[in-house]
Amino acid sequence: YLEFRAVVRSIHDHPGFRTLLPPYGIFGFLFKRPIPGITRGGMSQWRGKYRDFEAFGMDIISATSVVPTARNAFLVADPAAIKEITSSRTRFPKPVAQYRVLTFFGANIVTAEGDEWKRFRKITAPAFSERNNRLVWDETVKIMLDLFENEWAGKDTVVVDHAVEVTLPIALFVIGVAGFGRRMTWQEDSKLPPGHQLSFKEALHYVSSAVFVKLATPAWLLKWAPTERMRRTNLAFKELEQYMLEMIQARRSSEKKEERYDLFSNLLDASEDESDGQARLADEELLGNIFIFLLAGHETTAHTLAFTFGLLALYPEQQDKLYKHIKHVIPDGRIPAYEEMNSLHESIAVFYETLRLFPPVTGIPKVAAEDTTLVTTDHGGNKVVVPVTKGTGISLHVPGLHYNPRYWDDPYEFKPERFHGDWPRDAFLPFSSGARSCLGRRFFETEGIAILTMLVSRYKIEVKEEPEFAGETFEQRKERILAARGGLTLTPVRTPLVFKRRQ
Ligand code: HEM
Repeated sequence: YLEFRAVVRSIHDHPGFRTLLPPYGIFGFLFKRPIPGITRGGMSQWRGKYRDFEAFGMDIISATSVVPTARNAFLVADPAAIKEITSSRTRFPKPVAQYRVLTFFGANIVTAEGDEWKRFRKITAPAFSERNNRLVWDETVKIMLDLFENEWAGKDTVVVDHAVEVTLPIALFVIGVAGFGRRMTWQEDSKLPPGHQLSFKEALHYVSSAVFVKLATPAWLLKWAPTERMRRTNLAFKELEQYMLEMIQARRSSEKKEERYDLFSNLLDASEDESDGQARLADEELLGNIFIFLLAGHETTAHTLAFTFGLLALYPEQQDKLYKHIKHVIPDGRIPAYEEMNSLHESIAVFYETLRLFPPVTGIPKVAAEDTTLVTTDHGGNKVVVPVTKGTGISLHVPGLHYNPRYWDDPYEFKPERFHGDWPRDAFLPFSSGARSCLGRRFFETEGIAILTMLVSRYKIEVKEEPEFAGETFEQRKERILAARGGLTLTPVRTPLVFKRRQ
């Protein structure tokens, strides 16, 4: 108790939560709902959105917990403070220990800090080039045509129980080919390559949904695998590693050394560049970075697309507006060209509004590397200086920022038009910002616009009607279709949709 009082005093009793348990790790898993004084509950940032800041009267609040040791953290939804934090990487680095869950295959750009991160960023950033964007566009168009002409051939109506059934393979095929030169098609992917028990798609998907099982289970227990879940987890990790090693092997032994613009080529070149007697990327780092590109490159994208389709189905007038705009830019129904991407600004507005409402990464962690202060104003307009001691955790509270009514009118409403003209850029953080911001932002925007343009110009998206939900109100329907849960990134629970071919 004395320790707890001391840490609260060290932040001058800054307004905020005081709980026995922190809301993350095993505690977030065990306690999903808040219990006053005990826990804020798992996914608290997503559930609370801006409401917690409203309740405590300012946009930086504290969260002090007692177990396992008394410690403070700050939740930040103030754009100016966020800008200060994200632009001072040495003062507010990443707390790397929290990223252990992503290091199974080796250190990588997302989990590293300091000089190691600089080296990874220097090697990987040039891969996200204009040439790579063009490749992303062209390959995405091909994947969508393959979907329409083969998988959905002859069907005027396609019904899916969950939008992710469609968006996950699309996102995976795009990262497969534009990231790793590995072309997959809807048909081929159902055949297993020799020596494998899972398809590449299954292995990657299963690994991304089971990283927490892997983290929480000792290696010997996973190997022994007394439950089906453990058996599959163990198998998926082994299979994915085998797939990645095969990809490296195939590219290294390939006779044809052609000029390639996929992300993998850069990583591979870096692992082979021994001009100074030392490879810039060690083999384990190569695997670690391949894994993180595969993961970062498909999960966020697949989930964002699913929420986008759900929103467009719920708001047919917005879908109509988007359709008309696409038809205006590409009137003759031909395949859109990469050069036209910037004219498709209605599509980007739809994505940004989806990302504002459903940010895949709801909390971006940082840590104070020194004793310092942050400044905010309370809701009465008074300046508040927040003392931040060395080692204090900081969470950039993305839903708090995205639903902050000071910057967004009607924050709960789906209004893509708010992204036309001037909009509050500092109050929009789905890709983080500063030196550690998302390297794949343009990659995502390119594939996303190509997918949305191709799909909406040919199909109308509707909510699947199910008899058990016949009497629900619009609000209930919206809550059901857009329900989200935790995971590595914010995950749609079930988005049942119908795609109807336009005449
Ligand atoms: C909707 C799509 C996406 C969203 C919302 C998103 C969001 C983010 C966020 C919030 C971060 C910072 C994470 C942190 O600080 O821990 C990040 C980092 C990163 N993202 Fe993305 N991402 C998306 C798509 C992609 C794609 C498609 C790729 C690759 C093809 C990618 C590659 C990366 C990489 C490599 C980093 C680490 C950058 C660094 O630390 O230097 N992301 N992303």
